[in-house]
Amino acid sequence: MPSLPDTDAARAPQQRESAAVVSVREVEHTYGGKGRGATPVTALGPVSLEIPAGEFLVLVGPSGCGKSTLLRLIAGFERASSGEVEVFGERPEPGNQAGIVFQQPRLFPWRTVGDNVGLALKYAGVPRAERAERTAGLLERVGLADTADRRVWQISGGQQQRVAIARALAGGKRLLLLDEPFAALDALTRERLQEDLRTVSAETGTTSVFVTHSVDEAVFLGTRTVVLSARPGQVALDLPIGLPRSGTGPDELRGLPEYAALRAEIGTAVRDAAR
Ligand SMILES: Nc1ncnc2c1ncn2[C@@H]1O[C@H](COP(=O)(O)OP(=O)(O)OP(=O)(O)O)[C@@H](O)[C@H]1O
Repeated sequence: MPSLPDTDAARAPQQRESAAVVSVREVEHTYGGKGRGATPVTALGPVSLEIPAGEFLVLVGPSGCGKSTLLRLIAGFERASSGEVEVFGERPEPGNQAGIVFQQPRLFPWRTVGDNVGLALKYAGVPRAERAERTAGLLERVGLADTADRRVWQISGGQQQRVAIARALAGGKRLLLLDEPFAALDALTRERLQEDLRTVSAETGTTSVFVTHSVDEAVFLGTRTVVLSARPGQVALDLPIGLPRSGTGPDELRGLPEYAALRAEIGTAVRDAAR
């Protein structure tokens, strides 16, 4: 096999593969305090985290410990008060590096499901001629084949959240940030979406950061769980989740002794963090 020329261009892809997708270094964040009378709230830190490509990192911790703040810093919605956040080696800018899914789907309710996904493809620069096929493929991936022509207000909350995930995937970003995306759903719908997200993430290998209050969700979805302590959140536990990513059904997975052990360990860490 001919050897590759030893140039920066030839080395770059390999270097990108090995570099962390998200680097959080000694980050602290304080809200407010600049205006007269405002009391500053130190929400986070100091926190340091490296998230490699393909990781599905779940952030858990007591209410108000700074989980959403950390996600917003990674998304570029906020700038850290101190320390450094890098995503793919750059300062994060909203919409540039990551697809984002919020607790509420935030779709255009009067438009069709297909339009909502198609618009994301348009903004991602996908030519018009390819959009219908790509939309159909994305909707199929999230379990919504044949719904492209329905209006958003005509589908259920769970289906709307599936559209939001399809829309986030449509951007073609290699990083997905999800802030309690299933919190507003009923238990059964939530379980189904967890299963499908787990499958989609294993298939696409998209790096993900997922915020939740649910210890079970952390074990089920994650390849790694980070527990933050009470505000200002710091890393209280950083635990790899070495469960099989494919070939094991959800019930079988939840029945594994390792599953119960991980749940117990993370549950204890969250309870300790809340004290
Ligand atoms: N824009 C803001 N201005 C002032 N304080 C804020 C702002 N956003 C969040 N905070 C405060 O920062 C702290 C951390 O909030 P954050 O939403 O990051 O926590 P969280 O862990 O995601 O909470 P929850 O689990 O309840 O959603 C909280 O005390 C919150 O009230």
